[in-house]
Amino acid sequence: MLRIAVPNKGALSEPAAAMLHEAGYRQRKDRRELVLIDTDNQVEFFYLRPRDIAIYVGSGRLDIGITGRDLLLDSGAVAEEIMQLGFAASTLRYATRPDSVTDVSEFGGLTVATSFAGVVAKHLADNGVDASVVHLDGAVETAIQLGVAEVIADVVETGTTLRNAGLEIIGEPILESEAVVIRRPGDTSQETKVQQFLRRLQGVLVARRYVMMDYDIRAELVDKAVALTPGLESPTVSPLHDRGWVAVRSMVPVQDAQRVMDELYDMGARAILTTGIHAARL
Ligand SMILES: Nc1ncnc2c1ncn2[C@@H]1O[C@H](COP(=O)(O)OP(=O)(O)OP(=O)(O)O)[C@@H](O)[C@H]1O
Ligand SMILES: O=P(O)(O)OC[C@H]1O[C@H](OP(=O)(O)OP(=O)(O)O)[C@H](O)[C@@H]1O
Ligand SMILES: [Mg+2]
Repeated sequence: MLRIAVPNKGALSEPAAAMLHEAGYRQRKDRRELVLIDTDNQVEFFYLRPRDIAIYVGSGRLDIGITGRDLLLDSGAVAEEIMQLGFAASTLRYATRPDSVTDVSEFGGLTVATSFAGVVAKHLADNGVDASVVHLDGAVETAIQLGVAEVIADVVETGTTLRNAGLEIIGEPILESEAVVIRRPGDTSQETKVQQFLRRLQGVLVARRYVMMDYDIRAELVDKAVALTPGLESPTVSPLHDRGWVAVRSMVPVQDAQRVMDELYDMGARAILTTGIHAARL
């Protein structure tokens, strides 16, 4: 049985469960369920606080986990990223009131409030800045208004929360985060099962990012057309009954599909169809 940690709340929880569901795993129906056994797939899911996941995986109690890169780094746990999942993308950034400090180098003697005290303390030290760090659990933006700190370091996605709090981003991102799968370095105890799990998630990413495109084109134009739709490895080209024409089948990134269809049409391709991919193993 593969033991997997899954976020039980917050920004990671729903997209993680959706991805696991798409990968063919059973998921809990009730948010209060703490553990779920998927016997068909020989997997046991533990629904844990996103912040605690790296601790469980790092200590070897669970085989792998889904968490945020920022949470993994902040935990100090001995675990490593083995796959990027693309969702919960955000940056950890410093922010303060307008007309205040404008760069990390000016933070000396100030207090920085954050939920990522480990990462921030290291970042300040790496920059040779002697500032205090105060740890808060959330709603960090309010710390400045209430006089707990002069600067905050918080997760930014759209920047709306900061703007609403009347704060401005300063300096470069402290780190860029997204949801990741983590594992204990050197742990090969469940290698086959872990690789199978990762292939399933990879399949979900492919199914979400690509469509299958089919079209017919005159044989003399096939090289030019295939340059537009190179696929992941090599497109399939089959002869048509009507000689002089071929059928091409290729994977195309979802966001390029409409443009590629227009360009193929202009080139003379016809019967251009795109279909969704439900699942994939590459
Ligand atoms: N608005 C957001 N957009 C994208 N990613 C986000 C956003 N807020 C948080 N995250 C990411 O989601 C992960 C978990 O953060 P989240 O705030 O959901 O957890 P938490 O603070 O531990 O839980 P909670 O806020 O429910 O107490 C982190 O990796 C973080 O970078
Ligand atoms: O840039 P934005 O799109 O506005 O998103 C960023 C906000 O989202 C998260 O808050 P969350 O809802 O997790 O609340 P928390 O501060 O209590 O963790 C994060 O802590 C920011 O406050
Ligand atoms: Mg939060």
